[in-house]
Amino acid sequence: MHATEIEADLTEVLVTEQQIHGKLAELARRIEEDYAGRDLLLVGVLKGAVMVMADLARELGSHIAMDWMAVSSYGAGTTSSGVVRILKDLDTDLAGRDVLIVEDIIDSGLTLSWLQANLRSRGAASVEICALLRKPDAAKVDVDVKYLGFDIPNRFVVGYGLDYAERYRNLRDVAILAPHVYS
Ligand SMILES: O=P(O)(O)OC[C@H]1O[C@H](OP(=O)(O)OP(=O)(O)O)[C@H](O)[C@@H]1O
Ligand code: HPA
Ligand SMILES: [Mg+2]
Repeated sequence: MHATEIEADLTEVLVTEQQIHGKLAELARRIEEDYAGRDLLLVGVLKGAVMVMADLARELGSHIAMDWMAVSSYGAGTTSSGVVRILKDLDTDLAGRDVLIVEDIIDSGLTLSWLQANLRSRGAASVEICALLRKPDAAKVDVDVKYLGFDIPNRFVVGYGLDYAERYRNLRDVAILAPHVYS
């Protein structure tokens, strides 16, 4: 079984697929209410946010548009370099738009604080953040997250979009990666 091959590299499941889907349904109800009658643009941050975006968007019963940005600050390691690079920019003009950035995780906060400021500078009407996970003990900068899934301990996690060296994104749960895999 492929699942077993991945599971051998994990120490502990932190958030199950079921918990994730339950939480995204809750957040979707709040988002529908908060943005009722508005023209919401979801901006997914490649590649980590692909699973959150796909599941959150399908929970929403209202019209939305989706666009994608690719930024990277981690490379192949387990700590942020602090330097955010745009690898792929949006196709959408943000002037006057209500934007919700969709992310998998707030770790140091460097990616999202940079991204929120960058998108605000493009003349959006609003730029809010939805993130599935946050590590409060890893924060280097404060990020004002409007829709948050779960606070988790300061451990390197994988799954549900989150990778280590591009692997484990396809794991359905969020789990702690066993240190023997990367040390
Ligand atoms: O709060 P921070 O410390 O900035 O970390 C969070 C960011 O790091 C990861 O992306 P990464 O740059 O690894 O790219 P990826 O999404 O393609 O995996 C993650 O998906 C977030 O975007
Ligand atoms: O804990 C993490 N795991 C995978 N990617 C990440 N990017 C920031 N933090 C993490
Ligand atoms: Mg990553």
